[in-house]
Amino acid sequence: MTDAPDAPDAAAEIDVSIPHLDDDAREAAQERQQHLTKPPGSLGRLETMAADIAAMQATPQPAVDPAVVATLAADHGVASEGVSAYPQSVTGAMVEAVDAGGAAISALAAAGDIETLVVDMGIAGDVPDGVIDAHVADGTANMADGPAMTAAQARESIRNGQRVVADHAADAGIVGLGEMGIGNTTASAAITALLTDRSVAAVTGHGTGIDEATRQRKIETIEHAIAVSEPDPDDPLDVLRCVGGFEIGGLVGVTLEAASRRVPVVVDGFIASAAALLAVEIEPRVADYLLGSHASVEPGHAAQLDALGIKPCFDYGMRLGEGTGAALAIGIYRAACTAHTEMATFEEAGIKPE
Ligand SMILES: O=C(O)c1ccc[n+]([C@@H]2O[C@H](COP(=O)([O-])O)[C@@H](O)[C@H]2O)c1
Ligand SMILES: Cc1cc2nc[nH]c2cc1C
Repeated sequence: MTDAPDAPDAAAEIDVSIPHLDDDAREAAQERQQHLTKPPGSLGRLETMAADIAAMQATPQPAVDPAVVATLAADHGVASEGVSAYPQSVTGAMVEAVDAGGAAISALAAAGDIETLVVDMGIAGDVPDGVIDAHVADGTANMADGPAMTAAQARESIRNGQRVVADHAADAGIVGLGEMGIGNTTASAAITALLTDRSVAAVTGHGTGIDEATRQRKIETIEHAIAVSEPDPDDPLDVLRCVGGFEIGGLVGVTLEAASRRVPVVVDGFIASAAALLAVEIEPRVADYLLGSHASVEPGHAAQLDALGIKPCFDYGMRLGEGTGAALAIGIYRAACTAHTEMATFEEAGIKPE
């Protein structure tokens, strides 16, 4: 097979096989819940979460540990269009902060007993030693001038993300999607408009904190980029090639690989959800392994979650990325599994409910 840069092949090129959910494990989990020391259904969504994870993991005793959040970072050529409140150099600087343990995700992961993986998918500049190398190139090309990457790079980014899970999170009980990349809400809005059939304006927000005039320029930049490259909305690899990012492709790979290993995937905010949309386009069964975290401030997030068929656990007005929403949500999923496995049954507690 040749790597024709301008004509990516069908999504079938990505090697992935997703197991069916285990309905027997779900039923066994639901049966156990009927016997736990509580009125049936009284733990609400916590009960659904535990049963869902049981079906994903194919066990009536679901567990999230060891829990991992993977924060994938890359630079974006479109940052030169002035679409972010921050310069491109902040991507690399924040990766150093994550590596040094001083970022928000470092603190929230530590608070939640979660392992963090920091991954270079395409940072332009020096990268500290502790960062996992999955580098595709020194940032994408500016999507306003033409495709953000070649078809070969789109595939490479996905494969590198798959490898991150295979090499560093093969034993994970749950994986959270995190990212860092100045300009990546522009890429994510473009992907979201194409995959959810919404207008660019409807799914383009303020990202790191741009003003309304800059948001209008961001909208025009995305519309121009789509007109220039004409991505095929039915071909996720072509969408990634034309308007994506290397960390977004990497998160597609993380999602596909985790799901193929029956590892539940906790989606984070706007960028992680754009990656999840692409992963589901590549292999629809991936949707079975997705779990919600928070509701991002970004206006396109609701449309993404709707298309993915997942509900957020909470709405705290967050818009940071890094996997911070996923890290908080993992605590909820852990609590759901712990209640499910650790609570006594009525029989064990010597209580006769009837
Ligand atoms: O996760 C979100 O919903 C989210 C919303 C807005 C911004 N971000 C983060 O901010 C950066 C992208 O914002 P921008 O304005 O540079 O496109 C990137 O590093 C993301 O992690 C993340
Ligand atoms: C400081 C900073 C931290 C971030 N973390 C994720 N995206 C970010 C963007 C900025 C600007």
